[in-house]
Amino acid sequence: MEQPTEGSGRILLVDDETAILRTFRYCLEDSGYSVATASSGPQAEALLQRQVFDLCFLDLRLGGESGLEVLQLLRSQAPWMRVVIVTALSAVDTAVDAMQAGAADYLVKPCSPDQLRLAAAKQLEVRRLAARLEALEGELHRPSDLPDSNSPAMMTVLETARQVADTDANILILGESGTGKGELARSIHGWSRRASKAFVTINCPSLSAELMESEMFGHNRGAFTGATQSTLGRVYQADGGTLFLDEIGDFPLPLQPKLLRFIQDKEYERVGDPVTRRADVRILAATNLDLEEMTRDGRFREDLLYRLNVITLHLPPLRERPEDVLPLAERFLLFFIKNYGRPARGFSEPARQALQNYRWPGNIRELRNVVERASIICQQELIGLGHLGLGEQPGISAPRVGTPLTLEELEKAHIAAILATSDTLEQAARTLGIDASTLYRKRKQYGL
Ligand SMILES: Nc1ncnc2c1ncn2[C@@H]1O[C@H](COP(=O)(O)OP(=O)(O)OP(=O)(O)O)[C@@H](O)[C@H]1O
Repeated sequence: MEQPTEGSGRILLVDDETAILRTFRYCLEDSGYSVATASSGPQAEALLQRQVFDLCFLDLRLGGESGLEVLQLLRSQAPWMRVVIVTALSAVDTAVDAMQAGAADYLVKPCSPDQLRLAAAKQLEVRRLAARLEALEGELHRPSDLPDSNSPAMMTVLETARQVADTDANILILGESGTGKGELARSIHGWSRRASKAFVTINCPSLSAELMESEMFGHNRGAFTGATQSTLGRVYQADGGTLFLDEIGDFPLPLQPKLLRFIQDKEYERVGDPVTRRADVRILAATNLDLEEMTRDGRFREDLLYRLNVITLHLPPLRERPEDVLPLAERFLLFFIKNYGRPARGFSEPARQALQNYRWPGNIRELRNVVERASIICQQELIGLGHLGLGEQPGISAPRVGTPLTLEELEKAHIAAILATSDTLEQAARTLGIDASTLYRKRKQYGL
């Protein structure tokens, strides 16, 4: 098993015997870990509100306190923290109860320094792997890395992106919905020297100002109604890596000063906690909205915009990079063949023509969905025009008003029809009489 780097773990010791606290502390500090001690549940709670720990060694016999209750408290305050129960041989049964209540392991007293160090190394490794797993989860289900493009407009963007990837400059990625802004942000992270650290995304339209603040910066238990557990926040998770603010145009206005300060000084506070923390985070942001216009209308802070757009990359819509349509379609097809094991192996000539001539208002996302659907329904080697469903007149197959349908089904069909006949998402939003971010949400909700 790979050992965690010495000194990389923050450990909390909870025991009412000072001699044990002292011995454990010396032994663990000697191995390079940073250690804090508490002799009661309330002391442990106070420490947890000020510091982040990866691992806790907890003695279940804490004077008059119930060790299991202290365990519950630790679990709710710091759910990410591994807890190892320290117990006498005569009380191993209670340690087993504690493991059922969420403890990760137990250690029988008296134990040797090597046993203590081994228990710490094992749990810290699990904690490190959990963080790594979270970062890798974002990598799953993706066809593969960004391909080189054959479109001159796109080649220029990719070249600039590669050049600036290894600086710490903040980058603003602009482009219509589905043009691959999120993919490009991931690639920039992958090309940078932060690649081995986390790439963390925050989806701005999905959260209210209050939730966004705690999601981004973390909060302490009890910081607001319903905050039953502490969270570390995305900024903490992204430390050393990259934070991608998707749909930054929807970032809540009241929270923009806090984001601005974080970008300028790399400092922030968790909600309900006055301690100022630091995080070394590179910011990438993306939007399909016109931020300059929004600053003129007072809907976006100008000073924040100038911090975010140190470098601006404009991703062209797919209809302006026709050279890429067929290569992308073929890549997607290969990916879905592997995933679904269906018979289709290529596109018929009419299907290729149709792919090439379509305007792709939903850009690469729409192309991916069309190829996915076609690869599933096609029962032969070549995908035909009919499998793509691009030529359909939405009005013909769309459900009619007055037939027994839910409002949701009608709304979905109507939005799909308008999207299919609009050049851009913004145009579709105008036709539907809703703003682009609402359409963005609805499109994701209905899987359009
Ligand atoms: N170059 C590419 N190669 C393969 N797949 C891509 C590429 N670019 C984008 N995609 C795929 O297209 C879809 C849309 O990409 P992405 O989410 O990055 O777009 P976006 O511009 O961020 O969209 P939105 O503004 O709606 O969030 C995703 O499924 C993504 O995997």
